[in-house]
Amino acid sequence: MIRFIDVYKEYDNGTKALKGVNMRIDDGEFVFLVGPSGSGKSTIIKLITGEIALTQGKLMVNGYSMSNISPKQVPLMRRTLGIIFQDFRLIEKKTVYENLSFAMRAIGASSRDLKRRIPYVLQLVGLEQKADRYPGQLSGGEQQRVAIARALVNNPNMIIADEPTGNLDPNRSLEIMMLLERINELGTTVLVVTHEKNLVNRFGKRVVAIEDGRIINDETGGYYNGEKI
Ligand SMILES: Nc1ncnc2c1ncn2[C@@H]1O[C@H](COP(=O)(O)OP(=O)(O)OP(=O)(O)O)[C@@H](O)[C@H]1O
Repeated sequence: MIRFIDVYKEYDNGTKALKGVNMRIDDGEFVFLVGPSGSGKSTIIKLITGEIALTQGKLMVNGYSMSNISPKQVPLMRRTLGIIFQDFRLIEKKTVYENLSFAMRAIGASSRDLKRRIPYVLQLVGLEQKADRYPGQLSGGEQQRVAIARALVNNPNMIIADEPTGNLDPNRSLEIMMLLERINELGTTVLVVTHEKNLVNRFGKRVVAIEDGRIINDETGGYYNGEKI
């Protein structure tokens, strides 16, 4: 569960990026976070992942209080999150299978765990036939599916996708969003930052809209730049 309670973020140069954000995302939800460039979306994501610290307020991330989390606890908190970026961020010199095994080894998984989990997630994202390919031998949509598999492989509580379809054409974008929807249906909480109005409006999910550091709308089945926002 994610809970922002009156969160303010001011960067070192004085930019007030968040001005009193209140938001709660319960386990099992699917949420789109939308808003214009510079409105504070990445700031929200970076606060959740612990990349930056908040200035004022309270933020709970899957049971961890981000205002007084100890350095030792940060890796444990991060394990509850799977993160996906616009530019995939795969290791080019490793195969699909190796990208996933590397992520699992990093948290101390055994060979037995790898053999059980990796085929399952590859099948979930529809890439079981491409385990031995290198990222450069895959299409953009396939690379993003590898990134999703990697985010899922350690069984996080929540997937955070920051503009996951920004580098993809509309059909591939729809496939990726449908895959995230399926992953959500299997029980993982999903938070998607996106500019893709057509996709957001097509899915009828909860839409949190942010503008100038404040949440201006939050409703299920909300529209992005439609009549409701
Ligand atoms: N490291 C930083 N130092 C100073 N100001 C920053 C920093 N990062 C972001 N900002 C500012 O904070 C505000 C919110 O930025 P943020 O990156 O959260 O927006 P965003 O909604 O993610 O935008 P985009 O859609 O363009 O990625 C902007 O005014 C931005 O210029």
